[in-house]
Amino acid sequence: MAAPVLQAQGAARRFPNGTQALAPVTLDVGAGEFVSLLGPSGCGKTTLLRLFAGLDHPSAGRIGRGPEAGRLSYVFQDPTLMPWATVARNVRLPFDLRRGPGRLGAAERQRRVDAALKRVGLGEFADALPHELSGGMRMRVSIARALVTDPAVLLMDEPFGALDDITRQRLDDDLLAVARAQRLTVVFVTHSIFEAVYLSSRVIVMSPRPGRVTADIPIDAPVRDAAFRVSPEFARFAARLQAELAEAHEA
Ligand SMILES: Nc1ncnc2c1ncn2[C@@H]1O[C@H](COP(=O)(O)OP(=O)(O)OP(=O)(O)O)[C@@H](O)[C@H]1O
Repeated sequence: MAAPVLQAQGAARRFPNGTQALAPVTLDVGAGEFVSLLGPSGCGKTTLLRLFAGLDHPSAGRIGRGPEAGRLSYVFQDPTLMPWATVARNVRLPFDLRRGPGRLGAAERQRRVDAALKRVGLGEFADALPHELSGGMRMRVSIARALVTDPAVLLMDEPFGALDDITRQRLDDDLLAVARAQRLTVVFVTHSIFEAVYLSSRVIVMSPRPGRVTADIPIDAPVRDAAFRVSPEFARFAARLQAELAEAHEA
């Protein structure tokens, strides 16, 4: 088997105030997987994602990253856009922050911004300001900003939690299409059993804080579409995750 893209080897996190957010977690994420971290509020999902991203460091154990993880983008829970800047300018931000050799020319940057906006369905909104957009559109801008640097790995922290179901489902579909087209490796944090089943090739169930991995469940379903959402197969996966979550809660 190919080396994992991301690896947690007994990685734990205790914060300086004494909070043990994450118990030792051991987990490999392979290339092209769509892995969801599912667990109750406060169980350390964000903490684990930040460890994978290198935004934080484990207090015990280690985090491993394959070469693909050199091209990694992180999508936060809130879109975190600059309110005074146009959509295009917000999406261009990663380029503006990147100085020195290897910096792309202006024309190439523009081409990539346009392509990223088109990919998330916002080709017509390059000149709009964030306050002129709906919540779902703002989240699309945030995703375009993550895609503009052509990542191999996308880490997403409950990106659609604040959206209504219809918008959320549409974004789920668009995310799956992008992930497939660009062969992304995705780690996705969610509270939602249904979202986890719909999106994932594998779901990691976590216990309440301090978070541990209590189940690792492959979602073997080749087609993800509206029919899948209402299929008996979908219901079976959801029931399985529900039972695992309940068990993790009691353990
Ligand atoms: N910097 C910090 N210092 C101290 N405690 C922290 C810090 N960051 C997070 N925590 C605590 O660690 C625990 C895990 O937090 P984390 O954000 O990883 O949970 P989560 O599973 O992502 O929760 P949610 O689903 O609600 O976003 C929580 O109890 C939180 O209060």
